[in-house]
Amino acid sequence: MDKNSKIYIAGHRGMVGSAIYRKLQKEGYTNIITRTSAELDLRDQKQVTDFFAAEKPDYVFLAAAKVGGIVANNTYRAEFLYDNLQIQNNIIHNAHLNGVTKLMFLGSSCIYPKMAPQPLEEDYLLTGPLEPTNEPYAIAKIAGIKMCDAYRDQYGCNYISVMPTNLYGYNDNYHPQNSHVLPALIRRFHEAKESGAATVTIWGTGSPKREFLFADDLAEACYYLMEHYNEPGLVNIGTGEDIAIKDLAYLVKDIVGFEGDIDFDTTKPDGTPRKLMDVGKLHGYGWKHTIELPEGIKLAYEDFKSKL
Ligand SMILES: NC(=O)C1=CN([C@@H]2O[C@H](COP(=O)(O)OP(=O)(O)OC[C@H]3O[C@@H](n4cnc5c(N)ncnc54)[C@H](OP(=O)(O)O)[C@@H]3O)[C@@H](O)[C@H]2O)C=CC1
Ligand SMILES: C[C@H]1O[C@H](OP(=O)(O)OP(=O)(O)OC[C@H]2O[C@@H](n3cnc4c(=O)[nH]c(N)nc43)[C@H](O)[C@@H]2O)[C@@H](O)[C@@H](O)C1=O
Repeated sequence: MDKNSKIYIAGHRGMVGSAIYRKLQKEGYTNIITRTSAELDLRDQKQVTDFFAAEKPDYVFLAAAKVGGIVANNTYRAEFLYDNLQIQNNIIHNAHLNGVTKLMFLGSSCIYPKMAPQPLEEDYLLTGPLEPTNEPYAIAKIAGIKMCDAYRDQYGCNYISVMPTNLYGYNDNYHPQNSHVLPALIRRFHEAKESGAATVTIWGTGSPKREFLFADDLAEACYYLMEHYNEPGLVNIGTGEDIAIKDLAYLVKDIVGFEGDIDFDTTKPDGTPRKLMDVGKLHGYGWKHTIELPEGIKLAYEDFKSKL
């Protein structure tokens, strides 16, 4: 990418899109284009067709999506499938029609089979059944990977797919029901500390393991791969380290400074037992994360408090 290349960040107000925006600004890119969902509904084929024909971006980061935690995925199953297919179909197809030089599609670690061997290697895709709570979202993301590859095969488009692990960071979604686990725990422990509550309740058994990457690290990886990676298929982005949800809860409790007890609501789903990324391919390309989990949680907690 040249410093004056026209770069469209789809989803620039989201946690990931805003981190990519900050990274590009820091690197000196001057021609970044953005639209909010109110200005451009990416599910709408005509709006997206008109936008690409008018703007003709050189590069696209596709970080717009319907996103949420385990309960949101399981509750809004129709929207997680429909919105995500519409958004990515419209963007990828119109990128092709308008000669976009390179596009990055963001998937998720939930594309891998529920019981896949650990750590998750890229070639485990489509080797077994998916986790039911997020199957609609995962099916959309798998379609996105295949769409990038199909446009590469048939038309020679340089569209790449990256699969981030679970993310957290600045501009995260702190909705009590619909968010992912880390922002949910930050909020719940903070509110319990403020109110003097005796107990905080964690969803599920606490035994599932998850891997967490700070969104600014993800943005660094996306930028690095946009510059250096030009292959079909997918590349995992993660830290290569995971933690049990129970241990994560104790870590957040300590960072927030809540002094009460923790209990577990086992009526809530656990989801996939474990999804640890194999990051050998990413490291082989020369990129490694820098922000470790305790430091990242402290940064996210400060961001959360600054927006109260
Ligand atoms: N968060 C996570 O843990 C993970 C996220 N990912 C992937 O990273 C990407 C970004 O996720 P994240 O930043 O967390 O999500 P956010 O929910 O923070 O942001 C999503 C963005 O998408 C935009 N968007 C949603 N629907 C539409 C629409 N119909 N039209 C236009 N824009 C729309 C929103 O725009 P607006 O603000 O203008 O409404 C929003 O800024 C997604 O592809 C997600 O699947 C992958 C792995 C883990
Ligand atoms: C990124 C990823 O995000 C989603 O999958 P997930 O990894 O299961 O994400 P999660 O963050 O919501 O939960 C992680 C674990 O944590 C437990 N948990 C405890 N207490 C809370 C809690 O309070 N909130 C939430 N959300 N989870 C909690 C929860 O029960 C689960 O065992 C996908 O749908 C899919 O969209 C996707 O790609």
